[in-house]
Amino acid sequence: MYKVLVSDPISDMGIQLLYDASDVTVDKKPGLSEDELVDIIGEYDALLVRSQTRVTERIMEAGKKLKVVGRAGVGVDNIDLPAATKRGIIVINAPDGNTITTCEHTFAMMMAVARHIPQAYAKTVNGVWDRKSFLGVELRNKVLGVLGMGRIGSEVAARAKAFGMSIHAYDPFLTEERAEKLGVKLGTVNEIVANADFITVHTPLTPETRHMISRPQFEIMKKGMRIVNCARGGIIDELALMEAVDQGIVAGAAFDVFEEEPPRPDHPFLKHPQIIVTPHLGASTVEAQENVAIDVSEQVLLILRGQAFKNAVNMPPVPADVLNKLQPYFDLGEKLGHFLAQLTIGAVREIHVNYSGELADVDTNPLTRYVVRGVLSHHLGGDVVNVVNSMHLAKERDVQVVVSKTAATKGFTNLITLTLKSNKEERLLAGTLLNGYGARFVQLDQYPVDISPEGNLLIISHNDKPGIIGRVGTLLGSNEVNIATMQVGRKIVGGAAIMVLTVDKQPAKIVVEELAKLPEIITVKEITL
Ligand SMILES: NC(=O)C1=CN([C@@H]2O[C@H](COP(=O)(O)OP(=O)(O)OC[C@H]3O[C@@H](n4cnc5c(N)ncnc54)[C@H](O)[C@@H]3O)[C@@H](O)[C@H]2O)C=CC1
Ligand SMILES: O=C(O)CCC(=O)C(=O)O
Repeated sequence: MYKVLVSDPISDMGIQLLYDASDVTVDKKPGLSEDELVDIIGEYDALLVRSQTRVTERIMEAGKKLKVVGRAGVGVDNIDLPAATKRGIIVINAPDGNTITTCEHTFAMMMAVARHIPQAYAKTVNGVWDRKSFLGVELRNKVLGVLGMGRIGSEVAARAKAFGMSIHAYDPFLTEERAEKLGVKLGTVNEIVANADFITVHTPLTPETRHMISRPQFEIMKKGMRIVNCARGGIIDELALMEAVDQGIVAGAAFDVFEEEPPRPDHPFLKHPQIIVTPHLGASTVEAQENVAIDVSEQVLLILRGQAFKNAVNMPPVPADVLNKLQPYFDLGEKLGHFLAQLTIGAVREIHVNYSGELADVDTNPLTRYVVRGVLSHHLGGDVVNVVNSMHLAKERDVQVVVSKTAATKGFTNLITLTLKSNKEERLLAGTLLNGYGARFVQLDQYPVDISPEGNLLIISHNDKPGIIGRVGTLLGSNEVNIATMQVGRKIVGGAAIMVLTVDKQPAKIVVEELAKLPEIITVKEITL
């Protein structure tokens, strides 16, 4: 039974999927302190948060069973990603579910700041009928500067066009062609801030975007411009903004997010008549909260059940078409690694993976993570190594991972060839997916084989001499070990040979030792997949 802790207010409708799952129990405990979370997190397999819970290294350290942290929303700046990656904890978010909602909030803020709606409301409900103080401006024919043209920025730009605004935009990934398609004018940050009547920011908070709008930018702005931040506190320098408002450069500002949340009661924004604020409400609609909770619950379930998932933040994203092509190979890749690591003597120093046939043209990085996971999990443990941290753990241990691709497939439509180089030896194992038959290992070192990669296997290297098969069969049989399949491979008659047995149960250690003592047998290795 998997245990999921929900530590922020997350839509019940959205996490219904988790309540309904027979292999999951859900505890809702919003508002816990870091210490309280550290005390209880040890019993949970998954943690679901919004933006309030700060998922710190201490919490992850205490979360010995924690496999996944799910963020019901976009920004993961409340989660210590390097700490998660180091521990193999998958961090996922729900990037699509709140896009429209946050875009609409941005628009609401832009219109509210253009027409002084909160200030006018406050006076009116207090009995003051003041029609002089609140002269607004139209959006039509104004220049809107959009910094960050991802999901939300692009939606804001589309709506602003309908309002008759002209959009000037900057995003490091925005090409001339896409800008043209979206009907926006591409510019640098400084060009945009110098020309805009309104500016809205929609980037993540990164070292590069922190204070991307600060004193130098305010100094070149048009007098009387208006500015909106519904992305992350700190993208706009709050102190520099206050100065710009007081100097009359900024006529109005609308902030949903703050450098420190919640802001202190004496934060200057909270009292300023030209600044309107909301308490990080960008994503707060029924629809968005349901969407993100559903998205994140679906992914958490897949991860807990060991199935393929998307939206991992601490792994490179995999496009759906690539994922569809690779997914069938994940198990084969991991088993190749797990098998060969068990067979290889000594400390593995290099992992070489060659992809050929239909795999040669695909981005195989996600698959390599599975192969490396298979190799490392033999020594480090399957619960320690996962596809999030496998490459990180290999690097940390100075294990080199080398990937190559070739067209030649030795007659198979696809082939993964894994070579492990240790300080003692070099071993090779190749596997394929056979249409209709599933995964097969087809080459072990220099020997062609046909091994179904599952169960208990005995790999016996021996000299190709008459009577060996009989002696092995007799010894195993007399010890109640039933042989399910047996294969023998050799390169030349009378030379070195290999025998691969699938047995119904693991033989006792003593039986393996007896096998190794039989004449002409060189080594016996047990492998479990
Ligand atoms: N107020 C709220 O409740 C919410 C806030 N957000 C925040 O809104 C922001 C945008 O979210 P999405 O559009 O979903 O993310 P996104 O990832 O789709 O878009 C972000 C864009 O920013 C661009 N970018 C990165 N560095 C930049 C730079 N130096 N200059 C210009 N552009 C840069 C990226 O290339 C990307 O296209 C995020 O910070 C997110 O956390 C999102 C949802 C709700
Ligand atoms: O969960 C929330 O309400 C905050 C949403 C947010 O800031 C995000 O998704 O990045």
